[in-house]
Amino acid sequence: MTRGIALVAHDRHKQDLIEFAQHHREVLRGHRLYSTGTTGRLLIRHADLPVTCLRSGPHGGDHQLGAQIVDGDVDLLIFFWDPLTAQPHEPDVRPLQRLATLANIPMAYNRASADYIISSPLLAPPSLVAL
Ligand SMILES: O=C(CO)COP(=O)(O)O
Repeated sequence: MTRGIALVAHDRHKQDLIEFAQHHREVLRGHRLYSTGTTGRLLIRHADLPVTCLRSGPHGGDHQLGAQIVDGDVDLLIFFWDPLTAQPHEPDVRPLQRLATLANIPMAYNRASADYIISSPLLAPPSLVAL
């Protein structure tokens, strides 16, 4: 079943997300992918993934993703946020995390969690699921 997956990273963790996306490219390609603007463009260029790019996070992209979660279009949030750097758009980041929690969708805020979740049989492409 195709899912909506949001992929987002703050600047210091964009490289981590690119490496995650490259590693799990085949699984990710089987789903609808959404990203905030800068993250999405990097994933298209460096992981060759068909990502729908929203606005940049500090310019409303986090809110757009939050709305998609509310609408049921996004089923999984992978968000490598940066706990060591103050973000000027912190007031935008919190609602995204809050709405994802409220909607009870899986969330991965670091690489280890993302690796666990993306390995779920629920996300495997049909060709990889044993019949
Ligand atoms: O800041 C972000 C999420 O809060 C990410 O936004 P960008 O992908 O546009 O850098």
